[in-house]
Amino acid sequence: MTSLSAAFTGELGAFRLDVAFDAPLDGVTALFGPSGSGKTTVLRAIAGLEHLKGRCALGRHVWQDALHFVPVHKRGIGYVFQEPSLFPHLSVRANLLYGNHRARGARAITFDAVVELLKIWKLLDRAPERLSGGERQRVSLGRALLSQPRLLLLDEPMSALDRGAKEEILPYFEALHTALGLPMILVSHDIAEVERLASHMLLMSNGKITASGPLNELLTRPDLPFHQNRDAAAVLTARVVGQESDGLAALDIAGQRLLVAGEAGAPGDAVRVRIMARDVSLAVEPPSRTTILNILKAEITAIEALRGPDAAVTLGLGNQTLLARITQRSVAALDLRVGQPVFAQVKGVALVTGPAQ
Ligand SMILES: Nc1ncnc2c1ncn2[C@@H]1O[C@H](COP(=O)(O)OP(=O)(O)OP(=O)(O)O)[C@@H](O)[C@H]1O
Repeated sequence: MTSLSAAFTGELGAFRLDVAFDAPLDGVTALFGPSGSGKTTVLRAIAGLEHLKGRCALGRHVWQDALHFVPVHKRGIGYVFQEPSLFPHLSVRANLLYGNHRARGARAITFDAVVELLKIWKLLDRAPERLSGGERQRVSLGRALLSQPRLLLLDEPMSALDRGAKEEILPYFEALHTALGLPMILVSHDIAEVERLASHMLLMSNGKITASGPLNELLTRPDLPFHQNRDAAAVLTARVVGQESDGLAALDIAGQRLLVAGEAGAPGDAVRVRIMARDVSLAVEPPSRTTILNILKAEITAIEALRGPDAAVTLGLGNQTLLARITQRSVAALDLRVGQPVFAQVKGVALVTGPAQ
């Protein structure tokens, strides 16, 4: 598998950046961290908009090393910014065509495919000022796609949108990777957004990358802060078994059955599900006569007492990890210990990346 391999060092005013990373290109990589940690600077350095010391290569394409610095327009990068940047005097169609470069090799992204994917056919003759914020961002994304990028850089593309517009546009971002197989780097400081879109994460703090790895590994790692959050969640991979007649889809996760509302796709498809820690409770014996549909056999791999009455419990499920948020009182009452087999009762589960639309 090719990857984006980069290392940059430099000073911007009083800020010092020093990063080195490899991001796999078979999915969405999130660059996550607090405001001012250097996420945008890394993205700009990847694009060649910022010339820092270091190296950067996308697979066999070397964009920067000690001898070379490929200019931004020759890197084959699509960039979507926080604020949509459309030409105000051009229609949506003309804006889209403006970025429409000739396809590189066989992997063409056609005008029709973009219009269909982003559902913007009704908007084609409008002026950008007559679009909503979410629509404008969809068109910006379409324009970036039509430049036939090798890599798509998304810099907080949803942060300027209100909650409703964000919910409206998220599925388009979710469909992107599945539909086009385009590698993407997403800058975000919204972990829920990262959980829905990313499969890999680079964690940034004070100009440094403090952790990197598959998304769920980082979300559930006991030495990182995510598993302690009130909204902590695990994002696991499952396979579609089939669609049931009552609107539930049956999935297989580590050899066990998981039911989820909605249409998951064709049998055999890999899907991702998000399970919030507070939706998981534990039992030491198989629960009977319960309304909970999903009960998974798991093993406790870590228990951490949190501030307040709760405990964060990490559970092994095959080679995947699930989180549970229970009270310390229950840990004591059931005498829960690391290594113990338990039954995880999953009250809520959501598909996070559906099949291509
Ligand atoms: N050209 C510049 N000159 C001086 N300082 C800069 C310059 N560009 C960025 N910085 C500083 O570098 C730091 C990192 O900025 P950057 O925009 O990369 O962070 P970020 O993680 O993307 O933040 P946010 O989430 O707020 O966008 C900030 O302290 C910023 O003020």
